[in-house]
Amino acid sequence: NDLYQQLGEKQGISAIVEEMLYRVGGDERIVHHFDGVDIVQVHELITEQVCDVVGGPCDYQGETMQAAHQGMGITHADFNALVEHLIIAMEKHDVPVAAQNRLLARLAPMYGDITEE
Ligand code: HEM
Repeated sequence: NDLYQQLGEKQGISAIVEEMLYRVGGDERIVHHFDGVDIVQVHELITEQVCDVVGGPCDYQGETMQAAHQGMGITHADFNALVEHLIIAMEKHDVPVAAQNRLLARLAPMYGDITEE
C-alpha cells in the first residue's frame, strides 16, 4: 500500500497528526473547539483513523465523525483551517504532494458530517 508508505506508516502518521494538533493549538481561529479536550486521546484516535482510511493495518474504533463533532458548531472555515495545518504538517514530513492530495481526497467525504452550517 503505497499511500500508507508515503505517509511514513503508523509512525509517520502519528508524527503528522501530532504536528497538526500542535499547530491547531496555536490557531486562535479554532483552538477554542479543543478547550477541555483530552488531546492525547484525540491524537491517538485521529492517527488510527488516518491509518485506517489510507489502508494501513489499523481498525479505527472511535466515534463516527458525525457523533464526535456534533453540536460543536464547526464551520466550513474551521474545517479548512484544520486542513491547512494538516497540509503544512505533511509538507514538513516530506510527504509528496500527490500523496498529500490522496489523503485529503479520502478525508473530504467527512466534510458534511463534521461541519454544521
Ligand atoms: C478531516 C477532518 C477531521 C478529522 C479526520 C477528525 C477526526 C476526529 C477524530 C477521529 C476524533 C475522535 C473521535 C472520538 O472521540 O471517538 C475527533 C474528535 C474531535 N475533533 Fe475532529 N476531525 C476533523 C476535523 C475537526 C475540526 C475541523 C475540528 C474543529 C476545528 C475538530 C475538533 C474535534 C474535537 C474538539 C474533538 C474532541 C471531541 C471530544 O473529545 O469531546 N475536528 N476528530
